[in-house]
Amino acid sequence: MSRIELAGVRVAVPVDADSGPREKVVLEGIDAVLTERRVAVIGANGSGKSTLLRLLNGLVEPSSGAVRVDGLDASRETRAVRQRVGFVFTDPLSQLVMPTGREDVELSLRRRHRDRSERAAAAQEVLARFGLERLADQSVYELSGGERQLMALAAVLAVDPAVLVLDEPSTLLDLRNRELLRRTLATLPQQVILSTHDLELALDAERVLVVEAGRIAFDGEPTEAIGFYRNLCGAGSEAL
Ligand SMILES: Nc1ncnc2c1ncn2[C@@H]1O[C@H](COP(=O)(O)OP(=O)(O)OP(=O)(O)O)[C@@H](O)[C@H]1O
Repeated sequence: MSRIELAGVRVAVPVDADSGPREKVVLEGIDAVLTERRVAVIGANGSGKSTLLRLLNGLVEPSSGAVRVDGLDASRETRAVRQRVGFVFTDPLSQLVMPTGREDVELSLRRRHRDRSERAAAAQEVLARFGLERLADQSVYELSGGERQLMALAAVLAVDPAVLVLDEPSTLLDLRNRELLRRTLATLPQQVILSTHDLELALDAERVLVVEAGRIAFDGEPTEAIGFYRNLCGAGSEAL
């Protein structure tokens, strides 16, 4: 597994304000070393989960502190870090830039396979692995939200990153596709770090971070983390 280290991380963003503070603190005091195979990040809307994940491949830079992936600085050695860390966005249309899923998977593979026919064969193999061949030549705009999300996941996995970061991957999925996603994640050899409001998905993790108001409020075993989060939300700790 990779060693992902967040050391003294603070993220503050400028805000337009004539009076009052000119920056908003999104994350503060983030210290964690992630080496587990499955890590989930849970927390309320706006608590800072997406920002935390975006730090991991340099999509967001810390205002202070550092993020390192296997010793590589995510802000300064972004290219090398992005080769290790694949990122799947919540909204697949932020990611799928080509007209069809097949072209998108081929685009992901352009560095790995310079030869066109080799690239096409590799793309076909990836699409088949995810049961997406049937949808591969349709416009991405004609796919359902869930189908698009699976296509975006396939396009990222095509290049076999060591670490897969997923920002709320099950949001658009129906029950069947959510189960397909859970099974897919369970069998992937990659280290997986995901944010989710789906507490069942969080239960599959080995370690769960609960983010509250920009800080890691709890870090530990899934059942305890979910109990902590439920108490935080005032929901008690009844069954899921
Ligand atoms: N670039 C930015 N400029 C201004 N505010 C930002 C920026 N990035 C994040 N924020 C704010 O920081 C807070 C945390 O955002 P983030 O998207 O990380 O939350 P989240 O926990 O992923 O939320 P959700 O569960 O709703 O997706 C929010 O209040 C958000 O509006």
